[in-house]
Amino acid sequence: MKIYEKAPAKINLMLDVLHRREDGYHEVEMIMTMVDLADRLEMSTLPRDTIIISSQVGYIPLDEKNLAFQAARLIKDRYNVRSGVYIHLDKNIPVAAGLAGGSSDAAATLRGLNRLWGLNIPVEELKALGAELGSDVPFCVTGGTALATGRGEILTPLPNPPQCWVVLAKLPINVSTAEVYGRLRSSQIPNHPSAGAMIEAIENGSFLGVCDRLGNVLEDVTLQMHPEVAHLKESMLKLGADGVLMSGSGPTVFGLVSKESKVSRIYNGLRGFCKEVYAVRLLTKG
Ligand SMILES: C[C@](O)(CO)[C@H](O)COP(=O)(O)OP(=O)(O)OC[C@H]1O[C@@H](n2ccc(N)nc2=O)[C@H](O)[C@@H]1O
Ligand SMILES: Nc1ncnc2c1ncn2[C@@H]1O[C@H](COP(=O)(O)OP(=O)(O)OP(=O)(O)O)[C@@H](O)[C@H]1O
Repeated sequence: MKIYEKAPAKINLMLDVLHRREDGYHEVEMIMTMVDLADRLEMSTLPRDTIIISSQVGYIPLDEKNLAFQAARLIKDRYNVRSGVYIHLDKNIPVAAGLAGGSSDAAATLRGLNRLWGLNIPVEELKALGAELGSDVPFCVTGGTALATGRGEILTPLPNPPQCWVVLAKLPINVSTAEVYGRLRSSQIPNHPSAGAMIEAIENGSFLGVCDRLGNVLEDVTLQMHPEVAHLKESMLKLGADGVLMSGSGPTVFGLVSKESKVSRIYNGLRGFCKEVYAVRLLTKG
């Protein structure tokens, strides 16, 4: 039997950092939502007690460093599953981009193996397992739109934001999430974006309200290291995006666009100097 799971990318509509914690993580307040740009996973049982990962791309690890591998090992260990699994990752989400590609693959693996092996693990338990793998994994288990607090693992579901186009652009630079958090001086953040105001805009179905309230305190850190990301943001705004923000720790920048007629102009304008550009829709739930 083969099981298929879709692993969508996330964007952060707002990301605030409150303070650095004793355990080295940062206390955050984030609003996350999914976009229709996804990896696809195919999973099947192997008779031998082994985990094998393959992918059509050559630039991700396929061993225990892969988050899908770690998710499979965690579920096998915790639920005493003797059989093995073969997982093929059809990667479409750019890697190390701030789009939680690896985290979403891990979450899809947890969901998929729960089905493949008939384990009946409740969703709250899947999220708790996800938290052992990474801060973004619990959100990726359920997807939708949510307020994430704690280190990102405490989730409060929110309604779908107003539907729109999302243009994503990633420059060919690598950003380490740990380094960005490490460079942040949480006591010196000049302007904290408001989760409450963003939630209000989402609940009122106000697209322009959402655009006005976009904010990410990690942006300044990444932009200081990579000024070309600021240039990318400016270009997206000049080309006509209604709201523009860096996702997560970057370097991907996304633009929210309400009018379909503007999307191709923005897409083509960005493609002039940036190879990785995607025009997708928000992935609404329900
Ligand atoms: C930037 C975001 O992607 C926004 O959604 C997340 O906050 C990071 O999520 P993630 O990549 O799943 O993060 P993890 O794999 O848990 O942690 C990577 C590293 O980021 C830092 N980290 C992460 C989350 C958090 N709340 N505080 C942190 O300081 C820690 O140094 C950690 O070692
Ligand atoms: N399944 C996977 N897909 C992509 N990268 C993976 C995977 N498993 C492990 N990695 C490794 O994880 C690192 C981060 O990749 P990923 O695409 O998850 O970053 P990200 O989008 O910035 O994540 P986040 O937004 O959660 O911080 C890469 O350097 C890659 O080598």
